[in-house]
Amino acid sequence: MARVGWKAIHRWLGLTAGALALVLGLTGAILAFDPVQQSWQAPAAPGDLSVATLVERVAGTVPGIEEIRHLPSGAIVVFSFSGDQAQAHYVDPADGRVLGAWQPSALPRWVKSLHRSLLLGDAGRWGAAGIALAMGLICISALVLLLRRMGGWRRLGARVRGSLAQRIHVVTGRVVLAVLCLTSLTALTMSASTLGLVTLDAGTEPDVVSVVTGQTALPGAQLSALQNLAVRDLRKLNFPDASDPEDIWSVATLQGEGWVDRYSGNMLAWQDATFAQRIYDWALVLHTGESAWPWAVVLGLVGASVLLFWLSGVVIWWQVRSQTLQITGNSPLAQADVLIFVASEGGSTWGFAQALQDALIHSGHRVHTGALEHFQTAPATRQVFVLAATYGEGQAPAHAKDALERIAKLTTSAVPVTVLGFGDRQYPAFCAFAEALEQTLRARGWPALLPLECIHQQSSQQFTRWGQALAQALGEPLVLDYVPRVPSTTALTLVARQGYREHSDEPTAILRFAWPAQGGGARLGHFAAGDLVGILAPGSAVPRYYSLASGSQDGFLEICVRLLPGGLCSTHLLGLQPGDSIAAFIRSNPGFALPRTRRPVLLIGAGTGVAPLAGFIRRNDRHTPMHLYFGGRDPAQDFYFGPEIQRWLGEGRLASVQTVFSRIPEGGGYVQDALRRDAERVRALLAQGALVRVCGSRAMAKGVAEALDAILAPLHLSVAQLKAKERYAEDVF
Ligand SMILES: Cc1cc2nc3c(=O)[nH]c(=O)nc-3n(C[C@H](O)[C@H](O)[C@H](O)COP(=O)(O)O)c2cc1C
Repeated sequence: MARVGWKAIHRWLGLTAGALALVLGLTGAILAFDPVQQSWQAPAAPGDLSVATLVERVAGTVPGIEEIRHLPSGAIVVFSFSGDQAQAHYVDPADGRVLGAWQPSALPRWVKSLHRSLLLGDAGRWGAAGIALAMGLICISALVLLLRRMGGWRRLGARVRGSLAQRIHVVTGRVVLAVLCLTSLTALTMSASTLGLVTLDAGTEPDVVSVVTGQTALPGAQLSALQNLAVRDLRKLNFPDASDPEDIWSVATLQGEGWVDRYSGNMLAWQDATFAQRIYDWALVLHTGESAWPWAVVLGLVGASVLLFWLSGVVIWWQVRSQTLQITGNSPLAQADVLIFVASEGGSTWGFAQALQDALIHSGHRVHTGALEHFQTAPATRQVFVLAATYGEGQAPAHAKDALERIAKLTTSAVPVTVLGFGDRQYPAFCAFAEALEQTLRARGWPALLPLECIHQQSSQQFTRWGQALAQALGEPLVLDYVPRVPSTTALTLVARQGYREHSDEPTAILRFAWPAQGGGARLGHFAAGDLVGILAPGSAVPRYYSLASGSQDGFLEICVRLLPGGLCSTHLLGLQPGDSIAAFIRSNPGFALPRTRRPVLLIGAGTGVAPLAGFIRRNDRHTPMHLYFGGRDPAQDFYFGPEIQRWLGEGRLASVQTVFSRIPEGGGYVQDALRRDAERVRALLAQGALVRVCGSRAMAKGVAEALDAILAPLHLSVAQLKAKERYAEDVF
């Protein structure tokens, strides 16, 4: 199974059989109306009522009764003959009163036929059974993939990340997967009987007749066999034919079938329900919800959810497909001097591999790129690169899950293998799979051209810097040109600009852009403080990302930009004057967003990193206790949002602020120093369940994590644990 892959099973069965399962799901949802409607139409009989009493009551109100049926909904239906006219009526079990005509279903027959046999008769029944089997496999593979994606049973309830389609697919899956599995299983059970693979009854009926003794036949109410039988167990009761003296009463119950003498009232014969019949009965109830309308409602909703599954599944498949580049310029593995192996779930790492391959080919190499599970070297191989993304709780992408084990078993060669990790620092196990690869390769004695480097959030800048180190190590003029796929952009106009340190070598500004008019706002979509705005400088295809200090609710888009010497985008942004515009798009940053909370919030930021934190405070209309630690260099130069912070304190949006400035005497040092000084207070906040958001440089985030680890130690907690509980998130640059 590992070779074929659960993912491939899920994907291909989902796309093909899933489309047909959609028909069964939707017709199933329609059929679920029946039990609901039936339960409205007639009252359920009290379970402890004896069948004899029921017979007595209905015999008084309905002439010519042939059969009494106790429906799964609990209602009683009486079949009778009036003249030569067959009739069926609901009756009230309390007094035998006729309530109205009975109809087996209010729905057109073809809906049931479509559900059971796709309108194709016997062949269709096999088809429907095949779809149920495929659905079962889809459900099992879904469970395996869900566990893999979430990182095990314990994390099954954790927040789902990924694109909107992925979130819909996974969240709906978590809710309805168990019911869908059950529905497929019960469908298969029922198909086994309809297709004749299993027989339900005991075979032949006993050949029994009433023994004519000259006595008059007993009325049903006096038959001891019926007096001892409760309606709760009854399925149906057939009356003897008045014109045939030898005819008998026959009764079907949940436990079996019996035949009763019409003169003595004795049970002439009894057959227990077979095991297969009992299983079938359970399957029927669970599959149709016939005897419990609330369950029918659940089944109906789950049936309809198949549509959501299938559509989101198709979108995910399409997204991955369009992201997974067909590698161009690939040489055969045996002839290539450079091999690139890729481990990717979402497909973006293949784009980086293509950029590396293009640069190496440009530099005169023959390059082969393939999936990591095919890792190997050939006599011609001179360099190997492994580009690996991390998923779940630090795991490999699905296709490469056995790759590590495989690599550990290979014979080591002298060819250098360099690992480049792709991950996201918001996950506790940042680039853990790439680290595991690096460790295994080094432990096995493979040399490396460069030490492990981990790319955060698919940063093309970081990739380019790694390319420069690679060029140096190879001694070749290599230029990595990774162009990410960029969504369509919207023009945003600058409306206000507040400059800081204008005459230093690192001028900074808070830039406020107007909410775009005429539909641009809709195209930009909803965003919140902490999300990212991608900005394309004129002439560049590579966006730069800035954390947003405002949300769409604020009606403007605000960022804080520091000049990066030689930086194309920051130079462009700092040169803007009110009225100028930029090309921008939004990239959500769900791991960093602040959920609505009543818990205290600890906001820690340094330099321009205060921007998203300012956005959180600005929106804090509910006065959640937010405590800000801000670190700058000099209050006269870089206390960004200083006046606003004072105002927010006054308005109660901010509960407290501690500032430190590293470049003035008695300034207090760095934020981590302030945290250490306030250890008692910070520990108390964390003990109360505070959420933590850290934004600033990588070095600052590291220093803060170390300080907090020491503060948390007496609580037997760590930053890693808070990250795993989604209480701690970093936005670093
Ligand atoms: C569901 C999910 C789980 C992830 N888990 C991790 C993780 O545990 N550690 C990590 O560093 N990155 C994690 N990431 C981030 C990805 O590794 C990162 O976005 C990578 O660049 C994706 O590359 P790909 O598109 O080639 O799969 C996760 C991403 C998603 C969508």
